[in-house]
Amino acid sequence: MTATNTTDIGPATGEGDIIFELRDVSVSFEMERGESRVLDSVNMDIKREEILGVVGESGSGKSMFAAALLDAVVHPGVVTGEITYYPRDGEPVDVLNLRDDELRRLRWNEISMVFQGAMSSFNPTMKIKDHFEETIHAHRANYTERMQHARRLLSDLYLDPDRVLNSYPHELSGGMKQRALIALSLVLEPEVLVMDEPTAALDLLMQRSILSLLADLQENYNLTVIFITHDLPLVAGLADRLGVMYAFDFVEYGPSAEVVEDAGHPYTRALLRSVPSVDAALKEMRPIEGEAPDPVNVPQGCSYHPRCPLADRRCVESNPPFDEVGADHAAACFYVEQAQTEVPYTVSEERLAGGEGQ
Ligand SMILES: Nc1ncnc2c1ncn2[C@@H]1O[C@H](COP(=O)(O)OP(=O)(O)OP(=O)(O)O)[C@@H](O)[C@H]1O
Repeated sequence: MTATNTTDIGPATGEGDIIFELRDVSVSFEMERGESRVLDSVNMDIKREEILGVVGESGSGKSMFAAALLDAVVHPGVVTGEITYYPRDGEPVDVLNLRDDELRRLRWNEISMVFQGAMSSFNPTMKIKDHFEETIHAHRANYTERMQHARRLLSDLYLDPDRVLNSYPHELSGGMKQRALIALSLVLEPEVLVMDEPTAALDLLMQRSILSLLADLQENYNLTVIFITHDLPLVAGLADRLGVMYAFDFVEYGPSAEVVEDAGHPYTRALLRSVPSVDAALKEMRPIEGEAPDPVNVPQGCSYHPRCPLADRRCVESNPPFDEVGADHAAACFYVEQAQTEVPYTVSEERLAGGEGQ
């Protein structure tokens, strides 16, 4: 297990308004093979009204991070640490110590989630309208007001409200269903929208158009968006900031364009080099060698050291703290400058443009 990384990740003190504060947040499962720590002492501040992209390879802990935010980790997973949610008005909320009814209220009303594979979560025997009604009733919200809002959201998402509300899920295309689901998740006007791989099942064009609609929604409704994906280039054009996860913790964060242009962690650089892009030569692409760590057996020291071209004895022995790469940009590596000069990758315009204009 890696040593606890106590360096905070987030904006410099006093800058921006924090909506979520995570301190030493871990998730563990007791397995026959031993304790499986699938989120490992995460420290993170999320800014109000930002779009935060959380990226990393499959199995790096992204979904656990999302689930932990709402204390929604599946049984028998245990979440520890401190998660504080700061509503726009009112007292800070200690998320991990809420009663069930308080937690239910927080979900949907304040923080809404669209999970992986959520499109199939529409009940096939219910019209889309019934799903909205069910949610509105379950939260005892004003029916007329909320349905008006639902129609507004559906129009914002370029859907015909009458047609969609009166359809069964199977009567809608994948892209329409996904947009209807986003509208449903926003019907109670939450402050925060957490999306875990929401577009993975859609084709590239549809993914990009949904991302651009999300950007509009964020602006129109002053949302804080946490967008989780393994597809770094996809989210880079949408997100204000990126947080890169490796082995169940963040290893780099910073403004999106800066992370993509000038990544400070060898893992982020490898990740950038491993993804396809339209105008980067195919021969420049390299899969990341080695295997992602097993949560029961995370390497000592820097968890990336077995795969890192720069690793030396120091990296094997101790866990590097965050080192500043730029303003509000840091990487947990002893050798940031060396990584920037010796671990190559090319950044194409396409990557930087991300979802824009596609
Ligand atoms: N119910 C569970 N019990 C035990 N371990 C689990 C459980 N669910 C997930 N894990 C483990 O937690 C680790 C992190 O998984 P997580 O789903 O957060 O990764 P991810 O980065 O979201 O990956 P992906 O992009 O593939 O969804 C993985 O090693 C996974 O095997």
